[in-house]
Amino acid sequence: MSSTSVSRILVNPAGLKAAPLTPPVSKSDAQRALVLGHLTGAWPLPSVQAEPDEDLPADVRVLRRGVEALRQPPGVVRDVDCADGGAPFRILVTQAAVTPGAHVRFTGTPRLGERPHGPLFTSLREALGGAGLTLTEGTPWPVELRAPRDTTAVAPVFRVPGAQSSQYASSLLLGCAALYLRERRAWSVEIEGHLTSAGYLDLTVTWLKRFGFVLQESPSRYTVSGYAAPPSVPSLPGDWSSLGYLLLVSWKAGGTVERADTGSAHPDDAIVRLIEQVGLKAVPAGAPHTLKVEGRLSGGLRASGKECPDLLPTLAALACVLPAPSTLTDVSILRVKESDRLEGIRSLVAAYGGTTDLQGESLEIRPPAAPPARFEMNSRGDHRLAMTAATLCVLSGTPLLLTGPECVEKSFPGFWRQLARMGVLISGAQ
Ligand SMILES: O=C(O)C1=C[C@@H](OP(=O)(O)O)[C@@H](O)[C@H](O)C1
Ligand SMILES: C=C(OP(=O)(O)O)C(=O)O
Repeated sequence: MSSTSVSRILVNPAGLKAAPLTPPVSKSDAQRALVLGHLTGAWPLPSVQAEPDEDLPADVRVLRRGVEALRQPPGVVRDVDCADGGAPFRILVTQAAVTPGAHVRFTGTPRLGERPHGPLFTSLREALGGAGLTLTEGTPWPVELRAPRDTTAVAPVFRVPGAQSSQYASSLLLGCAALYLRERRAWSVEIEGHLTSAGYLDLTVTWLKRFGFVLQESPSRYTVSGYAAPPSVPSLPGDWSSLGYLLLVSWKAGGTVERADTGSAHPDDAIVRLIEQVGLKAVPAGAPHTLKVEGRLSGGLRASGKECPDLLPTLAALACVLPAPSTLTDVSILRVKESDRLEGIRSLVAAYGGTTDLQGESLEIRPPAAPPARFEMNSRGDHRLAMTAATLCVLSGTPLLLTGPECVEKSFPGFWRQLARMGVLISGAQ
């Protein structure tokens, strides 16, 4: 199907067959690698160039375009459209702030504009304002930034709260790498309070080390203090967030999933451990990095939004077909993603005939006694809600009428093609 021309589709899982499924490159890994490639002279980054164009997540393109803009000679105003990319926008803001003399005007979707960014802006102003950084916000766009030419006179530390998003700290730490290379002085990020989605900051640290940076780490302070070019530029893994959907649907169809590198350090590889709670096990399927999922569903599951926020919608789909209730905890972070995903999950469960009970940070999901004949869902422009609804459709064998399927482009442009490979029929609907 043409993902841009159809805004409503019917997803029919009646003809499932076993097939090898493949996720796209991990957008979180690719974004970090692109920035570090830019800083260390590996540009264009071979591992991103090697990805098939039609499979490259939109957020990776956004980040790459942003870096290209920052690589232009100073003097021009650089316009950077971040579309719906939270991590790309937040990462690029700091990179702009540490690009000497850069003048950048950021724009994005209305939804990206209303997501929280204030703590990152405050941190940048506090650290670099004394050197001449200015950062102004429109309503909400454009966000306009003028970077200082010389930062050597300011204290080399960014301070940022850990609640709300780990992307602030990741972005600042990538900024520390840029500043270290320019000034050859150690730069730190200090995190105030508990850090949410901590695995993503760990992923940033892992990528810094892969690119040859030396770090000192304590739970609340990360310092970039050295650099030595590595022998080779690392390659990019498949995306564990996307593997979450593929492992579940491949279990249903009896197929396999490729590009599943359990050593990749992405927080969403937690899916392998989490499905074991409900009787499923991902096992090697012969070829390298290829898995199949075996087992029978039993019980209910429990997962936390502090550890793997992007898996919670996927797990909510699984919860709908389990024989017992499940509980998602630390769920309020879901409200500040590409849509209010907490409400999105509740609507999906209700559309499928199940019920939810939200108590503070805890969401209980109770599956329906019997599945409906078919169910309807609006993606709300959120890639994870679209793919979650499709996962539930396949897991339950229940046809889905989905409004807004094209948003999968953000992280997994080939998602509908992968489902078609395993016999799922996807057709335009009125
Ligand atoms: O750093 C990253 O690449 C990401 C961090 C997480 O966000 P938060 O830290 O805002 O939870 C995650 O939800 C997002 O999809 C990607
Ligand atoms: C939250 C996500 O991404 P971002 O914050 O980068 O927009 C996501 O992909 O689920």
